[in-house]
Amino acid sequence: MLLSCTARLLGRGTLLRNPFKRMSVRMSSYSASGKRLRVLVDMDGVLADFEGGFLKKYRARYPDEPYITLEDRRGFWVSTQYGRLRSDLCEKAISIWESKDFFIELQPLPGGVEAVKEMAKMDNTDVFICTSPIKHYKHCPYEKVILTRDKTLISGDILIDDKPDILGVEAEPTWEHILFTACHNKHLSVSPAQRRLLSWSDDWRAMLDSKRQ
Ligand SMILES: O=c1ccn([C@@H]2O[C@H](COP(=O)(O)O)[C@@H](O)[C@H]2O)c(=O)[nH]1
Ligand SMILES: [Mg+2]
Repeated sequence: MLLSCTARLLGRGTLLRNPFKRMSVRMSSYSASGKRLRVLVDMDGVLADFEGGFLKKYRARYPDEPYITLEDRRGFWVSTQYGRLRSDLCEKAISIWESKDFFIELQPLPGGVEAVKEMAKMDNTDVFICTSPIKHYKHCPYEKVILTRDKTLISGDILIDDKPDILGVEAEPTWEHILFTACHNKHLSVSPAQRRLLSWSDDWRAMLDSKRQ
């Protein structure tokens, strides 16, 4: 499911040739000097249009039920906001992303695939897609996709993610969280220290450069 989504995002042919693995091996062999930048890129809401894909399928499956427009989305958890609208809608929302083909059919967010491909070609840069699984999933993730319920445990320099609060057992993660703007977080006022990436048209290259030694 997530594997297939990644295949779709990066191009199935490319993924099957294992580009990240080859790239890491090749780059680390010549980069004895200088620190490498490790970029972790979230999938849902950053590379894949989770919110748009959800709404489309929810409305198709439950045409007579109320729904929340993307404009009115608030809070990271879709299921929570639907549950507040009417308690039984929480389960109906969950049924959408637990359905077969939900993830494989998500559309890429504009510019995301191109940005990741460009990052992956940059000198001294390692890029990983870092995503949390839903609780019910069957398919194994691809080796170089980091699938974790706790992103604080993963070491990196930057984590580009749409979730405003990324908490876990590690109180001081190694990465700086760059908040990727999404319908559910764009109204949030975040601390002045927190940097935002407004979209993949925003200057992500400068953000990466700011973390290089
Ligand atoms: O209401 C919701 C909204 C999303 N999810 C799932 O959470 C993860 C989010 O993963 P990230 O790596 O933080 O993007 C994703 O698998 C969604 O399907 C949810 O469970 N409930
Ligand atoms: Mg996300």
